[in-house]
Parts: sequence; C-alpha cells; structure tokens
Amino acid sequence: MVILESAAALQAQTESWRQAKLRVGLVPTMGALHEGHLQLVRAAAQANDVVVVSVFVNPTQFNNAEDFRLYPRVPEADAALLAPAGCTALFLPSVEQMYAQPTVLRFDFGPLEQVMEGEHRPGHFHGVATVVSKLFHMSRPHRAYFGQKDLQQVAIIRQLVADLSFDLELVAYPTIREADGLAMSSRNRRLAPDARLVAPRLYQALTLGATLVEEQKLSPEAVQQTVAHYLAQESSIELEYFAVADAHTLQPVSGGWVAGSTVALCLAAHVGGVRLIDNVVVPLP
Ligand SMILES: Nc1ncnc2c1ncn2[C@@H]1O[C@H](COP(=O)(O)OP(=O)(O)OP(=O)(O)O)[C@@H](O)[C@H]1O
Ligand SMILES: CC(C)(CO)[C@@H](O)C(=O)[O-]
Ligand code: BAL
Repeated sequence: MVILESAAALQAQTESWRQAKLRVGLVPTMGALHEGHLQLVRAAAQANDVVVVSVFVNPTQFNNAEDFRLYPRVPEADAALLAPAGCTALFLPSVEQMYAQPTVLRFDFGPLEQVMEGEHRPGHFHGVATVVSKLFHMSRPHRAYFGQKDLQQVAIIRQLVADLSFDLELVAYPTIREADGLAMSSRNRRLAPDARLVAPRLYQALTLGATLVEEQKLSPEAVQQTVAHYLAQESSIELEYFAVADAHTLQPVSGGWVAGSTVALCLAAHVGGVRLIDNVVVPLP
C-alpha cells in the first residue's frame, strides 16, 4: 500500500492505473476506521483492481467547531488496518492540500438537504459535496463506496453524480452494527462507558418504529410520537430529530402510508454529549 499526501501524487497514480486499464474503487472516509469502513474497503477490493481510501477530516462539512476539534484522528492506526483490507493507496491530504484557496462555488440540493442532517447541520452537505467532488476528480474512480448509515449523504451524492455527470457507479453499502445493534461510527469512541451502555437504545427505537410501520396500524405521525416517547424515557438520550420519511425523496411522510413506497426512519440524538445518527428502511407492500 502506498501513502499519497498530495492531490498531484494521487492524480498521477490514478492516471497510470487508468492507462493500464485497471478498475479503480474509491472509499472516502474521515478516518478513525472501524469494521464498517473496512467492509466498504473489502467490497471495493473485491469488485475493482485497485482501491483508494481517503482519510480526511473535512473542515468545510463541520458546522460545529468543537465537533471538528474533537473528531478522532489516528492516521497510523488507520494505515495499519487498511493494507490487510485490500487498500492499494491511502490518500492522506492536509487541509492546505485540499483547500489551497477558499472555495467560492456553492452547492444547494434544495428539498433534499432541507430536512434531517441538512436542516440541523447548516452547510454540512455543501461541504460534503465540495470534498467528494474534489476526491472524484483527483481519483477518477470507476466505483465509489458510501455507507447507508449516512442515508441522506448517499441521496445527496447520487444527485451530485447525476447533476455533474460523474462517470462512476455509486455503491451504497448496508449499515454494519455492533452485536448489540449500535451502528458502528467513529464517534462511538467518544462515548463514556455509561453512554455506550445506553446507545443501543437508538437502534431499538428504530426497530420498534419499523415494526409499527410494517403493521400500518398507526399513522406516520403516531409512529413518530411513539418512538420519540420511547426515547424520552432514557434521560441521557437527547433526541435532535426523528423523521418518518420517504426513502427516496427524504421528505416527511404524513397522513397515511403509500403502498409500494419505501419508508426511512432516521434519527439524530445526543448520547452523553456525543451526537450519533442512525436509520432503518422499511419497504411497504
Ligand atoms: N456502520 C457503518 N456501516 C456502513 N458504512 C459505514 C458505517 N459507518 C460509516 N460508514 C461509511 O463510511 C464512510 C466514511 O464515514 P465516516 O468516516 O464519517 O465514519 P463514521 O463512522 O460515519 O463516522 P461519524 O459518523 O462518527 O462521522 C461513509 O460512507 C459512511 O457512511
Ligand atoms: C463522505 C465523507 C468522507 C466526506 O468528507 C464524509 O462525509 C463521511 O465520512 O461520511
Ligand atoms: N459520516 C458523516 C460525516 C460527518 O458526520 O460529518
């Protein structure tokens, strides 16, 4: 595995791979890697000839300076995990490399980002789209891998790929969970032991919600209230939002259920001061 630290080095590397007719897979990350990330890398290694993994804590997608400062950064440990998982090149740029000058281009995804993460983290998806576009241009992948844990991010990047005609296949990978159901996340490292014990309740709430949606006995609004009430019983969980949404448009479902649609239940919550997100999707007959 090679470690590349500049955009020029990555571009030169991918150019030579493309000339050799090798298929390039890209896995963008912010590091502090866990099994969820490694499964994305293994999937990329299986379907492509070479795999680029980027590790970059992207400042432009953080709306909270403290969150950016506290984001775990362990590049040596990340590098040690990546080679055995099938990574060919680790791209580890500095902020100066990625943002040599302030960007003026602004992304606006309309209704897709006016809900959930986009609503609660102003500017977040502008930052994600900026850095992901740069990574796509620098690595020119045939396939790019993203996790469904960030369901709205996948929808935004699907729109980005379509709008800007990026010539690549977007692969959305299922959410990998701990044995107790907690979605793997780099921010889980910041959970104190008591918060870690409580955190699986988020997935339990989503599972409860999924059962209620499948039964279709309660209205979307009643499902929303029932799940919020379930979480309110745990005082160390502070719910930021719980959305009952259409899985494709991400707009709230209200009034009744639509046959043949897919419902996404998405939440963000603070557990012992750490902000976590999770979701489940429920296809309706
Ligand atoms: N548990 C998981 N299962 C599947 N994919 C995941 C999982 N966690 C993260 N990913 C995916 O890995 C990629 C990089 O994510 P990122 O580096 O932000 O890690 P993260 O664990 O989501 O961290 P955090 O949520 O704390 O920012 C994203 O596409 C993300 O959706
Ligand atoms: C896609 C991404 C690497 C862009 O910084 C980030 O949003 C993430 O880790 O999900
Ligand atoms: N996985 C999403 C990256 C972020 O929280 O900024």
